[in-house]
Amino acid sequence: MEESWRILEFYSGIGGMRYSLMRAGIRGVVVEAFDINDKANDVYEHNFGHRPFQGNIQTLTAIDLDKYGAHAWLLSPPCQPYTRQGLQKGSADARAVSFIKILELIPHMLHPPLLLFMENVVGFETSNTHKQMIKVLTRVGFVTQEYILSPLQFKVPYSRPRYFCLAKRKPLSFQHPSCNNQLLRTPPSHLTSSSTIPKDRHHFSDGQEEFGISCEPIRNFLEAQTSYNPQPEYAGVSFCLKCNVCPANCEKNTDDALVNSGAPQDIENTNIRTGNIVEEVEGAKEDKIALDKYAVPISSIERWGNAMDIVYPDSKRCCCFTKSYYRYVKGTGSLLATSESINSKPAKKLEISSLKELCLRFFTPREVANLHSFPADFHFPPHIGLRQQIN
Ligand SMILES: C[S@@+](CC[C@H](N)C(=O)[O-])C[C@H]1O[C@@H](n2cnc3c(N)ncnc32)[C@H](O)[C@@H]1O
Repeated sequence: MEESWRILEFYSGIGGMRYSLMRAGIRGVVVEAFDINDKANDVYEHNFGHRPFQGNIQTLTAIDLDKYGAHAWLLSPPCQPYTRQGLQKGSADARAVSFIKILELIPHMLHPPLLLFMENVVGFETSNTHKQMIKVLTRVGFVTQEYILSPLQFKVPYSRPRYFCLAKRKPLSFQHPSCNNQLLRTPPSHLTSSSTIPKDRHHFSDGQEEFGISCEPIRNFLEAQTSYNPQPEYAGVSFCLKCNVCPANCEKNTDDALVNSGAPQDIENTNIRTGNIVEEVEGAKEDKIALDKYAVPISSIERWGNAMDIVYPDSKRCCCFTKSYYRYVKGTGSLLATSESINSKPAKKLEISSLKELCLRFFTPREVANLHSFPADFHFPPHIGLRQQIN
């Protein structure tokens, strides 16, 4: 029998990288995961039955890592140093230090990894940390292939472009060496040969994802029946009411939006439209009530109306969810129209009174997880609250 890859998962969070590994059908075993955050580790343990090593990755030594005899490393270091909303301090940001430190251990290891897979936000590729990463990897004999890809290119109606770096240590090589040392914006060819992704529809350039890509509708990612029942033929696209086109600038928060959203302080157990505490009920009514809990407050609609990004069950795209989702409505992620009274994107901006009739709600954590392609058997443990789930 062929040997399984032994894998280390750095910055394991709630296990997204491990799920990707499983989805990719890689024969590998995660021999250890590392994360400093106890709540993230609770979620990871709940789903995988193994608690990651809880500590600062920066304190690991080459001797520590050699003990695992790992062939491959998965890394998703903190994104804040490189995000558009952040100060973009890159490697000057303390949160960037552990990543470079861990790469710098490689030449000191007796059993250095053969493969690396790293993920980060768009913006990383122009950072100092990226420069340092490439320098270290080249020095220790790795070849790299880099990508900026979005779920939209894989038929998932979610606009969330991300940077990915694949690295192999020589004498290993990539199947297509012509892509070495390049930043590509199309999926690797073995994925694009799939009949599910039209060849002319997956290109992504200059940060603008192509419209009209053949994504599945958002409705396929919703967890319960909404009262909105779309026509099967309807093929609307989501839109940003702020600029009417862009998915990207909806990710921008303004301080104003954060301060004035009008959302209540705590929606863990509160109907955020009425402010009433939601009672637990059994049976059929449960879904309805559970979804009521996610209703967008009328005060937020009145305050932020056309600045909210509204999507419909048949929309083919929605905006990236940020950790301020559920607290603020502007620039934190898309809101779902669940009313039966409108089933297509209106030609012009809606009046506040019409917006109120859309029965807007937030996406539930399960739906957010679905859009991130987490599997159906992924769950949060009961003590992890709504805000921690979106974090
Ligand atoms: C971008 S998130 C990782 C997301 C992850 N792929 C997932 O699916 O949840 C970064 C993670 O790194 C962890 N982290 C940040 N700095 C760390 C450090 N110095 N040592 C250990 N963990 C760290 C954070 O707690 C966070 O869970």
